[in-house]
Amino acid sequence: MAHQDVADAELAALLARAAGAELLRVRRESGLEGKELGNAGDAAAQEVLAALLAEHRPHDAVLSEEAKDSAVRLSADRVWIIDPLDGTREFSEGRADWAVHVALWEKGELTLGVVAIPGEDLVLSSADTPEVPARDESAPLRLAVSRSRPPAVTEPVRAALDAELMPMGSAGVKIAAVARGQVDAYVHAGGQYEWDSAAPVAFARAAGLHTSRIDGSALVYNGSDPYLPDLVVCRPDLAPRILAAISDYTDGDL
Ligand SMILES: Nc1ncnc2c1ncn2[C@@H]1O[C@H](COP(=O)(O)O)[C@@H](OP(=O)(O)O)[C@H]1O
Ligand SMILES: [Mg+2]
Repeated sequence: MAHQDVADAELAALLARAAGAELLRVRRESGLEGKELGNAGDAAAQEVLAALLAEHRPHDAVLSEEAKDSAVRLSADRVWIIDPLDGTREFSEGRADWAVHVALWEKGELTLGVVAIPGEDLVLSSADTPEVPARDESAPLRLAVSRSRPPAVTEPVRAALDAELMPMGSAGVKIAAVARGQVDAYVHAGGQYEWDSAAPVAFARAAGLHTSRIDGSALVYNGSDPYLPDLVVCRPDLAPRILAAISDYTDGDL
């Protein structure tokens, strides 16, 4: 069967769903625990995604957390940026806050992003974004933050917004939480890679959210070094306050 007739958005959702199902199966059936379970999940999800991409899009380049990088992607027009298991720690702890990320970058821009949250039986796509729910103005603002390694910049942003902290695993789950109206912002600094944010950022942008580096500059993908250490994703009206709080904290020294 020729597969080029499967549209990119349909394919990305199929990939994320398939990897998610495989991850749930590994967790149910492998008998592994802890780090071994996380490693088995990373490998199994990578295998599913790599096989489906090779079958359906053999001419596209791929940047994955779980595969050796290749300079081929730097001259390619189309690059799939994937994180087979974002939130490996939470996956291995039996929690639901982990995700599968599938993004497509074309000629300089993210054009598609799918985030599956298999523990909630959820697949979110930039090709089909529901409206961000309205905020309850009487409730405090909520700031999503890493459960395991919250960056130092969290506290000044929390203070500036007088926000509640909402610790959770996975960059994808945190960014999706902003789009789902579960939190109002996610701020991260100090280390991350393109695959941690590409798919959820594409989804967040399609939902009309603010996405940027913590100095307010654009998040750029398919760079020669995939290190992309910080980001802000928030309701657009909050962006000026959040970026000002970060700038005060860093004293413009990033
Ligand atoms: N300081 C750091 N350096 C490198 N990667 C980081 C990082 N902080 C968070 N990450 C990555 O960002 C993702 C979300 O982290 P967290 O849940 O702590 O917010 C995780 O991806 P993986 O699970 O794909 O490795 C984690 O490894
Ligand atoms: Mg990740």
